Amino acid sequence: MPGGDMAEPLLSRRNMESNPELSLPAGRTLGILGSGDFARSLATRLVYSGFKVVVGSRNPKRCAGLFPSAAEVTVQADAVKKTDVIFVAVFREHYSTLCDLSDVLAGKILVDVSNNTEINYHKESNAEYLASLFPACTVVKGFNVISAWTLQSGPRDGNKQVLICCDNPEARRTVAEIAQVMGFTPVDMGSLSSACEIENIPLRLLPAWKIPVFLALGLFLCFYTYNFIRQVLHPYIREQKNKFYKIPVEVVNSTLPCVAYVMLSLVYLPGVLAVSFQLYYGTKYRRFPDWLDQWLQHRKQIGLLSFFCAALHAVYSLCLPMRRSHRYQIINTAVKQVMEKKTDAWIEEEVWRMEIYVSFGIMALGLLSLLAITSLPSIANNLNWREFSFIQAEFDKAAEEVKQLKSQPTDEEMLYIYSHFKQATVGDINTERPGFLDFKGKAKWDSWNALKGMAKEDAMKAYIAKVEELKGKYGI
Ligand SMILES: NC(=O)C1=CN([C@@H]2O[C@H](COP(=O)(O)OP(=O)(O)OC[C@H]3O[C@@H](n4cnc5c(N)ncnc54)[C@H](OP(=O)(O)O)[C@@H]3O)[C@@H](O)[C@H]2O)C=CC1
Ligand SMILES: [Fe+3]
Repeated sequence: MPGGDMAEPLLSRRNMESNPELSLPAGRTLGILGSGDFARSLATRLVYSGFKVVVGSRNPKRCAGLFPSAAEVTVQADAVKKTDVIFVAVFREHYSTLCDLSDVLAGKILVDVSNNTEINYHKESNAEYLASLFPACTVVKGFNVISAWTLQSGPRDGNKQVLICCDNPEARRTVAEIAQVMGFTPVDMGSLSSACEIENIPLRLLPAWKIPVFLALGLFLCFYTYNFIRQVLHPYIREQKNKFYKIPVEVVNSTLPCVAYVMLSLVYLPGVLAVSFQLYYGTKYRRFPDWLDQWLQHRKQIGLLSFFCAALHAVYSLCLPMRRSHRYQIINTAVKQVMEKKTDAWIEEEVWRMEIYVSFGIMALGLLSLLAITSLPSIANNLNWREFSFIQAEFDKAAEEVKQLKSQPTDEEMLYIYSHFKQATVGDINTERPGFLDFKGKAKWDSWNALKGMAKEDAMKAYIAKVEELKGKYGI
């Protein structure tokens, strides 16, 4: 079939020309060991991305029906023979059962996708353990931060970053390319010694909420105790009045806004402290104290919890008139009024006070929901990555502007670009001042380096050179 034969190379040549980096893995055969949830989702995604997939199972007959028909399901040894890159979708505890395959695995790339159940549970990372079991293989850590669910539904709906590390740069690049073809964003994390850090990431996702939740609970407890003493205990001791019915609703309802207000102020306070800190030391290249750093990092969660408390307060307030106690109180007041022969209980001042109070309450909740909603996508995505891509976007803009620079820029143009440059903090990266490292942390530094290395290095160099030249020229 000459036509068919012609089509193949033409297609791949076109691929090569448009993006030489990506052409390599497409159509390549990849292996998966294991037939569990992760293996199935991975196989599906790989098939969709144009790879040939061969799955190695201890019992291929039993599980063949669970994989997409395009994937070949066979015994482990047979699968391993057919490919050079093998995903090990097996738990760490079962790695040793793969040792029989050592000979066939020799010289191949093993991708360790495993996670642990506890932070630093084992002395060495799973990937390093796998590498020690198979010294003749190249072990790459990756894909563990992606859940089987994300793999199945595609990178659209979830976290797009795939953190990759390996001692062999060539193997690291191969796996990064595979991730890229699958639609993920590979992040180069350097040597295999970073595997431990990568394996801890999925376990650390929730703890970002730990401090804010404890803070909210602590505040709630304090304010609840105060309100309980004020609204229940005090009237009981002083006037023998039984107000214990207030415990489940009213005391909670007056506690919630207190927590919400304090939490909201805690969102904005660290920003002010950070600025004061920078002003005091006269530089932004100084590390914030740990407590302030932690506080700054938890602002989003604190803000969302503040919104949660405010929303609960709104619901509680709406339900106040539904209660029997409220009905009895109204009836009692009416009866008292009748006894006193009063026909009109309308107090203009009270009416206005309540109208304004409710109106402000609604507006405050509206504003708070706006803040909460605008921060929502960063919960689904990875916050750090968003921060990073913000810098990235700023840099792209700046680089674009450099391209458009005329040979003789006006003072205004030059100053505008320079200020833009400063905002994007790209300068910190170039000059290797400690500020960027301290402020953004090691992981982000690494991912920045990786991306910079991949695509932007030349553009960045050109940009920095240009700005340096302009700064010299205009004496800034
Ligand atoms: N599920 C998820 O969302 C994620 C999982 N991971 C990681 O992927 C790996 C696999 O997870 P998952 O697919 O959920 O787990 P499963 O329990 O669903 O699958 C594990 C598979 O391991 C294979 N296996 C090979 N040798 C053994 C053995 N000696 N004893 C038992 N099973 C063996 C089995 O396949 P067979 O019987 O065909 O040989 C089994 O299907 C784990 O390391 C996990 O940490 C990482 C990120 C997310
Ligand atoms: Fe209120």
